[in-house]
Amino acid sequence: MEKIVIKIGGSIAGKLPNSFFASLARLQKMNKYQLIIVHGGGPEINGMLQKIGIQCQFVDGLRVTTKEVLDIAEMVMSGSVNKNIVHRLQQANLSAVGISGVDGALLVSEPADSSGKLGYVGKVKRVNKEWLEKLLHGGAIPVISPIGLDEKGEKYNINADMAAAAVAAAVNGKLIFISDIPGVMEKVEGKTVLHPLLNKEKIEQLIAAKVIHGGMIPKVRSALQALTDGAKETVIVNGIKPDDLWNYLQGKNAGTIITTEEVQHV
Ligand SMILES: Nc1ncnc2c1ncn2[C@@H]1O[C@H](COP(=O)(O)OP(=O)(O)O)[C@@H](O)[C@H]1O
Ligand SMILES: CC(=O)N[C@@H](CCC(=O)OP(=O)(O)O)C(=O)O
Repeated sequence: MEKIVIKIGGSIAGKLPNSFFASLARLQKMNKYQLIIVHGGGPEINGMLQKIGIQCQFVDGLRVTTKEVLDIAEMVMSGSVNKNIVHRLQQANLSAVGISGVDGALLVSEPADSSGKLGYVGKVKRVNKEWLEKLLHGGAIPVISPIGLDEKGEKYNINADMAAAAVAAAVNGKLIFISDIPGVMEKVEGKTVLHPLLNKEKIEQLIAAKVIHGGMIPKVRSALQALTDGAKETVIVNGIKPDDLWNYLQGKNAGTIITTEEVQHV
């Protein structure tokens, strides 16, 4: 069966319509795909930090993570965000199990940056694929919160796009980013247009021109990394329009496809 890693952004997690979960149920019923969900929770972490009066900064879309911020990130993502997604899946008659990268040492991690500037921000070194396979074999949809663990037992806050990319690469699956926008957009002559297909060269050009900024930077870079490391395809689609996900899997135009191939950009 083909594995599909669906990354649900925190931007959209609480706003997904029932029809989105119904389309996942439809996919599951086809007996063709094994679904794996990796989620974020950036806005939800921001909300909690604000509530308790902790300020934090971002560098290139990554949250500078002190020990205190790490505790909140874990509490929010492995707690309410994870369980809310599991709950929505269960309500759509899907069997789902919420875990984080800590459970079963699923996401073996290391510091994302050796300078220490980012604090407890990690990147995935290895995915415990065998353990993931066992969950899938049992018929459950794993719902993964992006907190990782290193070999010494230290926990890390991992950008959810990077975590999803590592999982998709490890299982050689398709990687679908569900976000709150139709894909990568650009304003051209006063009109906002969607880029249906982007390669590395064009992505770097759009980042340099600041057309791609903020949380979109780790998303597009993770998409490229996933392809280099073994993922089959990557696309960014809108979660508010569940047809996008369905159409994409039916081979129709939807969202922004990221490729490592040569493409002719207009
Ligand atoms: N060129 C772009 N096209 C679309 N969205 C962009 C672009 N550049 C930056 N963004 C921002 O990226 C956001 C999606 O990334 P992020 O906030 O990390 O979402 P998620 O929580 O879904 O991962 C959009 O809501 C938008 O504000
Ligand atoms: C290191 C780092 O930046 N971690 C992210 C993890 C959550 C995330 O990536 O959530 P979204 O998918 O909603 O953006 C953070 O703390 O916000």
